Amino acid sequence: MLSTSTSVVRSWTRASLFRSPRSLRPLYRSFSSVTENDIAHFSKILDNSSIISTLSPINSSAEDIHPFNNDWMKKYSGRATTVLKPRTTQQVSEILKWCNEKNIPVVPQGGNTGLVGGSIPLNDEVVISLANMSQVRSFDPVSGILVADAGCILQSLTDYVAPHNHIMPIDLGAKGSCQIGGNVSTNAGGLRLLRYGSLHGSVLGVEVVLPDGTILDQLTTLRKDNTGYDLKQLFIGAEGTLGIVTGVSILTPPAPQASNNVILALPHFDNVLPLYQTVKRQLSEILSAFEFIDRTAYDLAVKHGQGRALDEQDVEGAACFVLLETSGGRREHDEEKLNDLLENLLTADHPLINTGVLAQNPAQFTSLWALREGVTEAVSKEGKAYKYDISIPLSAFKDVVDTTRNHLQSKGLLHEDAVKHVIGYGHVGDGNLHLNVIANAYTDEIQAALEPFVYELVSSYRGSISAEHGIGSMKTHALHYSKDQVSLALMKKIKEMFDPKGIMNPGKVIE
Ligand SMILES: O=C(O)CC[C@@H](O)C(=O)O
Ligand SMILES: [Zn+2]
Repeated sequence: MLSTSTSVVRSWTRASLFRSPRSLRPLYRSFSSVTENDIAHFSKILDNSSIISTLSPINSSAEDIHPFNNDWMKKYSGRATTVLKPRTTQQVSEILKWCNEKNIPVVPQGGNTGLVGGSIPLNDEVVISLANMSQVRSFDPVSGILVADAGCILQSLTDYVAPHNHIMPIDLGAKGSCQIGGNVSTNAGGLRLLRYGSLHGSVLGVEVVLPDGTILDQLTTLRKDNTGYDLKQLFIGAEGTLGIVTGVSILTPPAPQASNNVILALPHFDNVLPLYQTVKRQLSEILSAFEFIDRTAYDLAVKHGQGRALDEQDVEGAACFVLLETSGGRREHDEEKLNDLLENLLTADHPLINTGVLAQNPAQFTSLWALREGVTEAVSKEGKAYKYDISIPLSAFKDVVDTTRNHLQSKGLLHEDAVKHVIGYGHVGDGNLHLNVIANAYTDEIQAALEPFVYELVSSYRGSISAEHGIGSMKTHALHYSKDQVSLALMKKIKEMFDPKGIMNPGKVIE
């Protein structure tokens, strides 16, 4: 057993963890930084190719560690010296056991595609990357139940189940990099939620390593299991603050036999809601997505090469667009319904839409989706994004975007050198708006103008400050806008019970 006397014990005051002044509480935890002694121990658990560390004897370069300390938006950055990439659940268990004993905080990391800083260290925590755990454990083509390691990339799982005529119940723009364990840990929403519901419904089981190294095996493949507390639900959306999800059992739906999509151009935002009602009524069971992008979001997607631009006459006079998708069992049936809908919409006395562009082939289908899915990438090419991922009543979508824009204008911040655009897009069918404020640079002035302003606005609608992206380090200080004191106190008790030393992803989700 190695002596702990060489551990560098450092106090992490709350001030070092949280940027918000409200968090400056006298509480603190003592955490240890990783030392060469710890590396020597990790070398007994993992082969050296699974350890990246700037410490001796590994001596990785700053370049090697950089991708684990930074997010893709270049908004969050950490100072981790060490990244561990276990291959088995047992190895995760041994690592956590050691870290817990030595008070070394850890940050679980999947594909690092998050938007709220949840997978980036705040200080020099050890990063535990799940990337080397990427095996499918089993798939039952009859039930459609897939059991996979947490580090499996979402797209590779989609490809795995496709020949069996199944699809994953979740689809995200980040599917090429995000991992199923990260999807589950952040309770990611995405583009299929309208049809298949949230991961709280489709995840059947999880395998989790608890902070002290105990392996919690809840990896069942049962559709029905009504045996008391449903513990797995606690880890769905816990963002690695209660343990590390190492395996996931998930129900994959049968692949639709026919999918179609269409982009509708609307003259006013006010038409979106009546349109949604009409579409639901006419398409009923075959409606699988109803996504919204405002005009500026569309223009940015086109400007930055996401999908193919619509023809000029289809865009003229459009205030916003709706992308709707159908998925069903018989192509002729679905196409007939969709064509009837379009005809009714275009020939109505007071048409809700200007035009509709229907994909005619798979390439066009993909291109229409790219216009919507590509907004996030377009935004990141356009500037630095302040992202608010909120649930509010559908009727308030436009109001929230306009009010935020007007507020920034009144602060003198709406110009090319500060905030360039305020845009809204998102999942109308789920009541989830993505309010993105695109600036030239991240500045304290813009930050102060936006927060708590946006959170208060959301709260005034009794909305949620995080519909699907999670809390991460971005919104810990704002959790009270969406959770009452009783709920917060219970969450803290749960955290304390699972992770009494607070080593699991400190500074994320709850303070
Ligand atoms: O970048 C965003 O704000 C949203 C990302 C994602 O949730 C989406 O719906 O495209
Ligand atoms: Zn989204």
